[in-house]
Amino acid sequence: MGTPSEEHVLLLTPDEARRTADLTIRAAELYIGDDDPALLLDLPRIAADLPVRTQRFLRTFAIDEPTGYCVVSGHLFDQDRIGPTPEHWRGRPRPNREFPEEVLVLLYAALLGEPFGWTTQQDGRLVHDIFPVRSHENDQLGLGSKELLTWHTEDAFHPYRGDYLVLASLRNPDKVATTVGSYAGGALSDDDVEVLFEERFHIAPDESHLPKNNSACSGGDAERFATIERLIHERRPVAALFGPRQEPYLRLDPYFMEVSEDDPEARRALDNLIAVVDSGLCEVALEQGDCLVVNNHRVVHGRVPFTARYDGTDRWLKRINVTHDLRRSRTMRASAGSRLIG
Ligand SMILES: O=C(O)CCC(=O)C(=O)O
Ligand SMILES: [Fe+2]
Repeated sequence: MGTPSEEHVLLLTPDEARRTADLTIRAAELYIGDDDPALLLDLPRIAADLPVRTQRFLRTFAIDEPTGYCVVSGHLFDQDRIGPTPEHWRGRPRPNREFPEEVLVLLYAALLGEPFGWTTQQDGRLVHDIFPVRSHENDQLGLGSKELLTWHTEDAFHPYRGDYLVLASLRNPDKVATTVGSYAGGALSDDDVEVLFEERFHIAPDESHLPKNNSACSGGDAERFATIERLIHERRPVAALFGPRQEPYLRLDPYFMEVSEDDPEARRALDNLIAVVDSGLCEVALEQGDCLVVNNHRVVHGRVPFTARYDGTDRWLKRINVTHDLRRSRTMRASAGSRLIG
């Protein structure tokens, strides 16, 4: 890990780590994959068998917001079992060899809220793979590597973006850092804050939601991406800050944000906010078995550039989105029980 302070980190004791690993391996034997409805139904019941310290740490993180991110460190698993880092997320078997680690992120998600996914991301998979993919080397995507992945609120463009993001590190041999940034109230003028609370900012969908980054299009796909298309065309302005004035929540993705040319005041306020976040950006290099949990309103995150290996030993993370309230997105999900938005 990089340099997060103690209140951000829960280091599992050897006993807690062993119990957690046993629990995930046993659960993985009972279900057929990360999107097995029976597994999703049972998550809270299984999570009740996680160590009490883990349960309290993550529940406190979610409810009291003591910090904008935290790390549960020390998950144990067999590198030989999970095998080499794959070349692509597409066409992977279900369940896969690292299903216990997918169960782990789902259990942590269940302590924070409800896991969900996007029909428009990684072909609607619930737990995402994050590793370098050669054809995306230069892209602003989790699958990129050569370019800095500019810090962002996850899915900032979307009204139903997640409340949390869980990133579990399966391996990270070169200690490639995830970046985390925040805005502590008081660093900006009252005038800037006022402007940033107003709906004067456009945020375009990031490329992971576009058809070109999902599997080949078929007839039904037009519908799958229609909502994203609509959000692009409507270009409805949104606020960059919201919630409590003294400690505002963030909705930011500078790479995909635009301010209209005749609104220099909004441009200046946004630039000032970006500079403040930049100045406090910290690096968290996740080690194997570290699980980073991001409060998607309190902090932004990104990733430093790195040189991919493409030899099966590359950095490999598992990612899941979590919401406090599935019902809010009901009109964009096929059924009440569906976990996929879009
Ligand atoms: O690779 C990372 O550390 C973070 C990538 C990212 O932004 C994401 O997965 O949402
Ligand atoms: Fe992200």
